[in-house]
Amino acid sequence: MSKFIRSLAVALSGIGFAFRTQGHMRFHMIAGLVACCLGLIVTLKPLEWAIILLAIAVVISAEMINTAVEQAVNLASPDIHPIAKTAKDVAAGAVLIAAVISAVIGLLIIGPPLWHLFF
Ligand SMILES: Nc1ncnc2c1ncn2[C@@H]1O[C@H](COP(=O)(O)OP(=O)(O)OP(=O)(O)O)[C@@H](O)[C@H]1O
Repeated sequence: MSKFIRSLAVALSGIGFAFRTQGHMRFHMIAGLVACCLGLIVTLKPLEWAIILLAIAVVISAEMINTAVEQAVNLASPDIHPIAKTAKDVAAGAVLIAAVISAVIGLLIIGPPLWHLFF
């Protein structure tokens, strides 16, 4: 197997792990799919698509980095430790910021045309 195929395979396996084990990851993916469906309904412009897709990618990437931090912390500190708590809380905070800002971006871009479509 070439190095590129091997790298692709391990990356896909990481995505699969996060999808199988993390409820939040599945939630973010479904939210991203809903945003894409709404984007198709209101026929977003190319720049609007770019911003929506970037927001989806940022949230999913943040959730995956959070998962990696959780796994690494569980390995390094299976017992309760204040630094382990800080590491997990900070990683979770990163996901929260990305998700809230992305939701606002989605509302700003998709909200008005969706409103005009139905009202
Ligand atoms: N080893 C630890 N020492 C101290 N506090 C911890 C430790 N492990 C987890 N915690 C605390 O529990 C919280 C939840 O940790 P946990 O590993 O269960 O993640 P989680 O909530 O299951 O995340 P997700 O739902 O995204 O998988 C952490 O944010 C942290 O505050």
